[in-house]
Amino acid sequence: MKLELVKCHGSGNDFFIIDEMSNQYELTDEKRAELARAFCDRSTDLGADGILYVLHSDQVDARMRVFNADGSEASMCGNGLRCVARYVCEKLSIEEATIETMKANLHVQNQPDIFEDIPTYLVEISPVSFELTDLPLHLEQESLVNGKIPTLSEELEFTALSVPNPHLVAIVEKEQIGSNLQKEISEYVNGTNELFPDGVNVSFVKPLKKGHIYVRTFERGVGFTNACGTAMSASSLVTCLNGINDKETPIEVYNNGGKVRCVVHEQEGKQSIDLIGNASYLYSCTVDVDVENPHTFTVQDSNEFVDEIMQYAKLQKHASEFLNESMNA
Ligand SMILES: N[C@@H](CCC[C@H](N)C(=O)O)C(=O)O
Repeated sequence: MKLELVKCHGSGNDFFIIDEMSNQYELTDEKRAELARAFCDRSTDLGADGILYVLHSDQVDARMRVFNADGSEASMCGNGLRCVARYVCEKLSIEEATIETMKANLHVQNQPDIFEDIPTYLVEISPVSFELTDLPLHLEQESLVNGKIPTLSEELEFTALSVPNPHLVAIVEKEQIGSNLQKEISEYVNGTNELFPDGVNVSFVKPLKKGHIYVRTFERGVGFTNACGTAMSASSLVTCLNGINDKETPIEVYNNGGKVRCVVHEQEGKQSIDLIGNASYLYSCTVDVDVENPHTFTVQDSNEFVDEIMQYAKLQKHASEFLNESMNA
């Protein structure tokens, strides 16, 4: 069978979009998971952090399903939703839309460019919960805000929250960013363990200056990625809870793939986050794949988005210069 792919990224967190809204591919969930494992494999001609399936929605403009590189399905993906937002808005010639995701219908909107000539979208990150049963995290308490988990670390304080995919966030010093600690903790909580039976996305956050943070994330189902949109949103919220940043005020979030902007909202005790950043295309192609054995495929008619790639490199340079200066200040 032939599948049309668009390779896209949000802050270097890269995905394939497969449009099941306009094409009758008739994929089963088993096939979607197998395609994710096959196409995301970086030792092939493709390679990515996940696949974003765009489907018809009975309720709103479109539906997004996210499959991680290991074939597991995630309830949400912030960087991916920005790419799907662009794809759907351009396809329907609209400026804003509502996208159905596993746990919520979310508002998305085209925005002024975050950096010169960078297609930019705002996506709603919601619902937020601090209840441990929502992650799940098995501890004898209802929530964990700046609390210790001695099995993981004697020193670090963690906050656990779902947005609605599960996140474990620690505010750390510069030395801890570069250490092996995050890898060890992340591999433990994403292996067979009694704390997080479904695994968790693990973020280390380094405040840079007021309104500016750096976030590095080990993603469930993937490993370290350049950036994770839901993690940057969850981390921004955690810095507001700690008085490091302010709600209703933009927070510039630097990552290994660039930067985004987050605005934390709270209304009637309920939090949500606006995640604003690039929705960039890298190339489109056709993949001829044997669906019975998806690891056998050939990539055809590949077309690069050369101007977008060049423009994004400028944003990346700007972000990494700022990050280097701030880390060494
Ligand atoms: N990179 C994504 C999150 C993708 C899902 C995550 N790995 C999970 O399993 O929860 C983002 O930008 O939010």
